[in-house]
Amino acid sequence: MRDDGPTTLIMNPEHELGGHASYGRAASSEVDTRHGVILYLDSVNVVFDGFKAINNLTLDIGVGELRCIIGPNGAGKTTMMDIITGKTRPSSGTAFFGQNIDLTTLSETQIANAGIGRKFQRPTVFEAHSVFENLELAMKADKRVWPVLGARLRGEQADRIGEVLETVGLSAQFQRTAGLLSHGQKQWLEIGMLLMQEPRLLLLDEPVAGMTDAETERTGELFNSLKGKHSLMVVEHDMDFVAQIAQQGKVTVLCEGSVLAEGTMEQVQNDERVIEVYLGR
Ligand SMILES: Nc1ncnc2c1ncn2[C@@H]1O[C@H](COP(=O)(O)OP(=O)(O)OP(=O)(O)O)[C@@H](O)[C@H]1O
Repeated sequence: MRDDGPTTLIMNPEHELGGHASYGRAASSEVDTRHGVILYLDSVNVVFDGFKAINNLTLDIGVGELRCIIGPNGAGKTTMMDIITGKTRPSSGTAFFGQNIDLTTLSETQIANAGIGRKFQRPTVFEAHSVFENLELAMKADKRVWPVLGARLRGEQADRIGEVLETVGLSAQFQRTAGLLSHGQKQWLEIGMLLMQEPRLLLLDEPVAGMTDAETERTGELFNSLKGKHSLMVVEHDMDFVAQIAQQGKVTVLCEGSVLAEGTMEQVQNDERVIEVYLGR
């Protein structure tokens, strides 16, 4: 199957997206968020061998929002991310990126190219390469980047790597071999690799699992700095971390494949149904 998706390179180095140089992003693939929503899931169902893993799930995420998703094991959190990234197809229902991109019709690569980045729980960096090289490789893997376009763009690319190193707090480690980084640093590097591709929406699955307390707190600061510039969906079981990043934003509680509750952290923590199925007394 062809994989050239909705993305068509346009030869215009001045083309801008979200205020940053976009390295030739295709106008035709741009997600339309004029209604202020980056992701719409509507009445989504996923059935595995007769078992309803996702049950009439309806959810939307605003542009620049950081949405935390919590819920018991088996609630359907990973399956929901699989639908958004095209790994799993819904049995029914719709999944839209902005108003115009129907995710259910695209391949995983096309969805990544459209601007959805996903971070799985375990870090997957190129261990034998330096931190800088990992970011460079992530940029080269991005089909939207022109492969060879002369010194000006290479300069822009180096600047972009510098910016991302700063954002993820790894500037001092840029020459370090990735395999020698701590677990938390590897996670930040992988987030940096996703950021190189300028995602509009980032999906993060249990990002602080296995981190030290200090690394967890630093990750919270990182996520707080990313909201607004990107939209983020964070699945996490660590409630202190969720409180740190949710602040006054929305937390969605999934249970048995549906939204059980949605509201601020305080609201969901005091919701009897959420206490019953997940948080406990
Ligand atoms: N490929 C599959 N085939 C059959 N059942 C599946 C498949 N993938 C997931 N499931 C089932 O769907 C339900 C939802 O699983 P999912 O992994 O999405 O939950 P989760 O909320 O991410 O759980 P956790 O917090 O443990 O990661 C579970 O009951 C799981 O066993």
